[in-house]
Amino acid sequence: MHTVIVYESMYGNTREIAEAIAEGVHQADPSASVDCLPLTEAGTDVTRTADLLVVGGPTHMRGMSSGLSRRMAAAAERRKEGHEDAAKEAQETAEGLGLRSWFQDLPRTKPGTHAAAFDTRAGTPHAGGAARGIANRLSGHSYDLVAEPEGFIVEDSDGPLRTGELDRARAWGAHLV
Ligand SMILES: Cc1cc2nc3c(=O)[nH]c(=O)nc-3n(C[C@H](O)[C@H](O)[C@H](O)COP(=O)(O)O)c2cc1C
Repeated sequence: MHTVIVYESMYGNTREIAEAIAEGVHQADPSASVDCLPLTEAGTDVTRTADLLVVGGPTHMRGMSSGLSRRMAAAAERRKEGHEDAAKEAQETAEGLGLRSWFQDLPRTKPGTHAAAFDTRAGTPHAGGAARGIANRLSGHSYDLVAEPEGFIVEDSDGPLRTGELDRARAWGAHLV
């Protein structure tokens, strides 16, 4: 059983959730191999050997990020004092590919490959989520969704995650396998 987790993250919160999901998968199936990769390092060929593909990203403007929203996120970080390192990381992510482009390059999968989608989000009423759009794209590439799209809550745009969300992500990961 090989699991590949691919995530996009401007400020590190989605990365933390992705890593917790990886831990959950590993706890549920210690013999499983798990790769947890940022989008910037995950060519779409990493998915070819996956029995389970998990994809996640931050919610921007009620859905998946765009080039514009990533530039806005990087600019917001630059305006904060003492956030120079985080601003540099956000700028690099903003200049790279987003999930929308990554999905355009993703080949259709072989029948029976499992998948799941998640996002991080503010969690306020009507704030939307990216996970539904990610799930739709996975289905469009012939993946079999094994869970409802899931959102994990941040306290503020650049975090931190709400208390308990890492435990919830571990449990969610464990139930995917
Ligand atoms: C430009 C921008 C737009 C955002 N729009 C939304 C939104 O519509 N709904 C929401 O719940 N959160 C929104 N957020 C908050 C993000 O979801 C939050 O920054 C993200 O979960 C943090 O994940 P990351 O640290 O992995 O980037 C937005 C953040 C940015 C920077």
